[in-house]
Amino acid sequence: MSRTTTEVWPPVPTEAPQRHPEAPAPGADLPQHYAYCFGCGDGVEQGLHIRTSACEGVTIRSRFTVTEAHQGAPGLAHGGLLACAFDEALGAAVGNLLRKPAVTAKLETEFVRPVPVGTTLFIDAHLDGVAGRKVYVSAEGRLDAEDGTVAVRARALFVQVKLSHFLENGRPEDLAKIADNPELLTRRSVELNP
Ligand SMILES: CCCCCCCC/C=C\CCCCCCCC(=O)SCCNC(=O)CCNC(=O)[C@H](O)C(C)(C)COP(=O)(O)OP(=O)(O)OC[C@H]1O[C@@H](n2cnc3c(N)ncnc32)[C@H](O)[C@@H]1OP(=O)(O)O
Repeated sequence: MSRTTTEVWPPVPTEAPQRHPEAPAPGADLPQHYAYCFGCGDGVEQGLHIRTSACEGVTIRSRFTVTEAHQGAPGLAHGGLLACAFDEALGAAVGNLLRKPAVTAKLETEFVRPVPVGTTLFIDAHLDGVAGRKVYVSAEGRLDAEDGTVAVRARALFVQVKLSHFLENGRPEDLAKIADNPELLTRRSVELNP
């Protein structure tokens, strides 16, 4: 059986993604987009606490440290949580580099190596192409170093949406909390992953 990465990607003709003029500068740490996001929020105790910084061009780098709360098999990361980490990293690339709201429409993951508890995954996410509202993006996660062994690959289709997508579909009480405390959406990361 062939691996997904051998298929043509992006699957439709695309234009080259253009880094937004106000995208964070290369090297800048990116803000957590929402304090209660399971992927990046510091308001979720057992969340993934992913930290991300901008790179050159249309790439970002995220770091995710696997804790005991993230196990599937004993001592190993749960695949679904690894997929979550990649959803977060891919979404951060789209949101921060294009500066337009977008949601995941499709997410593929390829688990190449087991990821033990205590590992830090270095995830590089790259915008691959844009076709109208559709944004194609892919990522690789390496074990414990920028040039470590590739353990997970992922690729996704994000679809750009209007802000009304969140206002019309979000739970009113959560939207009310943000109205009361807008900082919930833009808290800056102040420390690296534990
Ligand atoms: C001023 C702002 C600045 C912003 C800066 C912010 C920085 C923030 C940084 C970082 C944040 C990001 C971090 C977050 C990470 C986590 C992200 C998530 O987990 S998102 C939650 C999970 N995903 C959902 O809940 C979506 C649920 N699905 C939907 O709502 C709809 O299906 C949606 C919006 C995806 C599409 O619906 P439609 O009605 O708008 O549009 P239609 O026409 O259906 O699709 C548009 C195109 O996409 C294709 N498409 C849609 N789904 C597809 C699929 N599964 N496979 C293939 N193609 C698909 C369609 O065929 C169509 O293509 P054709 O334009 O006709 O060529």
